Order: sequence, then C-alpha cells, then structure tokens
Amino acid sequence: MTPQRHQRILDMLNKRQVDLTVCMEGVHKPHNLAAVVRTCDAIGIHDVHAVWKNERMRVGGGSAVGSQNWVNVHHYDNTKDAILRLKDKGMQVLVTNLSETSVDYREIDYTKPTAIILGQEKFGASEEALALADQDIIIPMVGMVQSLNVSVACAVTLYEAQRQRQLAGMYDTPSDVSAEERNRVLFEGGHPIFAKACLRKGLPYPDIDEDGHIVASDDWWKKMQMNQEAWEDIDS
Ligand SMILES: C[S@@+](CC[C@H](N)C(=O)[O-])C[C@H]1O[C@@H](n2cnc3c(N)ncnc32)[C@H](O)[C@@H]1O
Repeated sequence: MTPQRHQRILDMLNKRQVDLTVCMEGVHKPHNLAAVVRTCDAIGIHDVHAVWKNERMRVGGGSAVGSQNWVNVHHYDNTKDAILRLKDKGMQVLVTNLSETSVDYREIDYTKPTAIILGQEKFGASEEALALADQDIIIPMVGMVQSLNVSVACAVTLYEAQRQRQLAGMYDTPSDVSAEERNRVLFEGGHPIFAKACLRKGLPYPDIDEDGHIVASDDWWKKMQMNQEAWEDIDS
C-alpha cells in the first residue's frame, strides 16, 4: 500500500461517525441501495442496516462505485430486531415519513446517537417501524409530487446531520472505530489480494503497522506462499 493510500484510509477512519446510522426498511431497488450506501460513506457512516421484506439483496455494485467496500451492512429479517438493536446501542430512532404528524427534519438534534429509518420505495415505512421509532421526520415539499426518491431523502437528512456534527466538532476528533476494525479496514483496503487469500485459506488477518505494512509471523507468510522480503520490496 502506498503511504498516500494508507493516510487516506486513516483519514477516512478518523472521521467515521460510529453513532450515526441508517436503516433501510424494505428498500429493494439496486440503484437505491447503492446510492444510500454511497451517501453513507460520504457522510462518514461506517455501518448501515437493512431489513429485508422478501429476498436479501446484494448492497453495492454499479452506482455504489466501491463505497460498499468501506461501509458494513447488517442484515435483518424483520423490523423489530433491527430497531431494538439500534435502541440497545442508545440511539434515537427517527423514521422518515410522509405524515402530518412528522416534524421537520431540521428540528432534530443529530449530534445525539442517531439512526434514521428509510422506508420502502412504494409503500414507505411500516406501521411497526412508526410505532417503535422515537420520532417521525419529514422533508418539507411544496411541489405536485408527493415524495422524494428514497436515496435523495437519505442524502438530504444526512447532510443536515453532517452540518450539525461538523459545527459541534464531531469530525475533528478521531472516531471511536475499534482498533480491531481499523486493522481490518486497513488490511482489506490496503492489501486486498492478501485479504482475499486469507479468507480463502482460513488464515487470521495480520496486524498492520503504523506505516501500513503487514506484520505477521514466518508461519503466516509461509502459508501465504509468499516470500516476506520480496513482498516488502514490492509493497514499499
Ligand atoms: C418514495 S417514498 C415512499 C412513498 C410512500 N407512498 C409513502 O407514503 O411513504 C420512499 C421513502 O423515501 C423517504 N422519503 C421520501 N420523501 C420524503 C420526505 N419528503 N420526507 C421524509 N421522507 C421521505 C421515506 O423514507 C419514504 O419511506
């Protein structure tokens, strides 16, 4: 991994907002799934959640332009499990919803740990999600069309969250991404061929040092069928 790429991954990790997330409830069109994940990466969201009403879809590809490699997706078979998990993490759960009782999305304090639920393209958020959430929010609209595209609603809401968090200095202090997760991301992002080989061979991930280099035992290198010195020449 070049020093520039290593630094870029570190900068990205330092700005991750581990207590801000999105939960897609039944969102199923591939371009919407991809667009939501791409926006989440841009905002600094590290984990997103997806509730599948029918078959589980692949999140990414196409218009995700690789963002799916940097954002973890957690899958659920039902809404209740997803929302209870988010609440267990101490998050306020907001549901984007086209209703007269919803509050303007700009009235929310997004510096609090927050999960934002996005509803299904055609039917919106479920009654169950509305009942379990702490608050429903709306992006005001004055045109003839009733709703925004779900990925647009996601982007609008998240950029308000980003604005508030930036003002509060929440992007200026290194994030709470765990040391283990940082190591995983640095390894998979900086040494993707090795990471794939590790998965294939069932080998543990090695440590990554402060310069982005692999730190592993002789045995690990042997199992990788790789000469460590030769690799370090290539990698530096
Ligand atoms: C196309 S809309 C669903 C429309 C559906 N007929 C309904 O009444 O909810 C898909 C999702 O986008 C989000 N959304 C779209 N426009 C929104 C708005 N103006 N305010 C809040 N959320 C919105 C919500 O998550 C919604 O569930």
